[in-house]
Amino acid sequence: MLSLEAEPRAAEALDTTPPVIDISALTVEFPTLSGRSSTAIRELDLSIARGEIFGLVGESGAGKTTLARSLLGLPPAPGRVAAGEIRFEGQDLLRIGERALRRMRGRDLSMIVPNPRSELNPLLPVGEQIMTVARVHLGVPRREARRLALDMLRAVQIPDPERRMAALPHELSGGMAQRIVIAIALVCSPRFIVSDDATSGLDVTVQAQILELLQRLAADRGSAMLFITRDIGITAHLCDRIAVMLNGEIMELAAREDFFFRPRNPYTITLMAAFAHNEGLRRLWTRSAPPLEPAAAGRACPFLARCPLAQPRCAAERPALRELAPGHVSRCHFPVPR
Ligand SMILES: Nc1ncnc2c1ncn2[C@@H]1O[C@H](COP(=O)(O)OP(=O)(O)OP(=O)(O)O)[C@@H](O)[C@H]1O
Repeated sequence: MLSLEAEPRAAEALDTTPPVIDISALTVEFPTLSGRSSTAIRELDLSIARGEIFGLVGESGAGKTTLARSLLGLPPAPGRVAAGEIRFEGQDLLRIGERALRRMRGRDLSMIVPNPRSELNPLLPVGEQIMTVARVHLGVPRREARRLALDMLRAVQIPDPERRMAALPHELSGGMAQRIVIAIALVCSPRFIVSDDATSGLDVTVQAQILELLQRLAADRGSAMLFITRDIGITAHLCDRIAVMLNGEIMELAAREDFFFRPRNPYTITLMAAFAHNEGLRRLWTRSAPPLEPAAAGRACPFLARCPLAQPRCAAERPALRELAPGHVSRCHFPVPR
């Protein structure tokens, strides 16, 4: 059930300085055997302010992971950024070169992924793994790296951190291992964090603890966060603004209250109905959308095949994102009345 229990963070609490991350017209493509490329992210615009947690919701295949990885300059192979800009504090990450980007990853930009087991080195104590990141990226001596690692273990609420420094990943529960992954991602206090489905697979209580932790850490450090998830319910608790994405395109984007109380796009509404009321609908939602024929995909609305309100115009003309109220945009020819 959706709820907006968490206290909304006051708009004025968000910084009004230029965005930390500013993505414009980003297009990411994958080559196909036919020789034509398929578009996983299409002309996407998005900016995130300092201290803001931005939620990006999308079903399987929407392009979430492709976007997350592209933002760190690592689109999944053989994908490639075909067009657009990704500005981090004004610098275009797509044009600064691999060496500069490598220095920034882990230090200024960081990513939290699910499946901690596959992220962590199974043979190295977790404390060493956090320390290595601090030493490599911050250039601090071993003693300072150890202090930072211990501070980080305390911040992610690992009990008995001194002893846990020496633990190997398999000696920790899934929730603990995920906290270690977060500790690694945050030890250098990055100014931009991408969390890609970071809590999926954890049980609900652990998930809630980790979300609370992420929220607190982002607030304490003033980081901007892109929180990517399939679960729209999570964003209601955590995020300042939310966008819903389909087939590599943003369908609707709004501040949290507008998004949940005044959604205007039929896709967003279908998605909320599915999560709120009905297990059958929910299953339908978590299924991938049937792909459109390439010819139709170029000109039709991405939600055409499933939209209960579709009209002939939706097949003939791809809707553009339109601003319906300040800060509230939707991609639909026939926005649902407020
Ligand atoms: N390595 C790849 N090669 C070819 N196509 C890919 C590759 N990775 C992703 N794609 C395509 O890009 C599109 C977006 O996929 P992506 O994995 O980013 O979606 P997602 O929203 O993260 O899905 P999920 O929630 O299932 O992880 C899909 O159409 C997918 O088929």
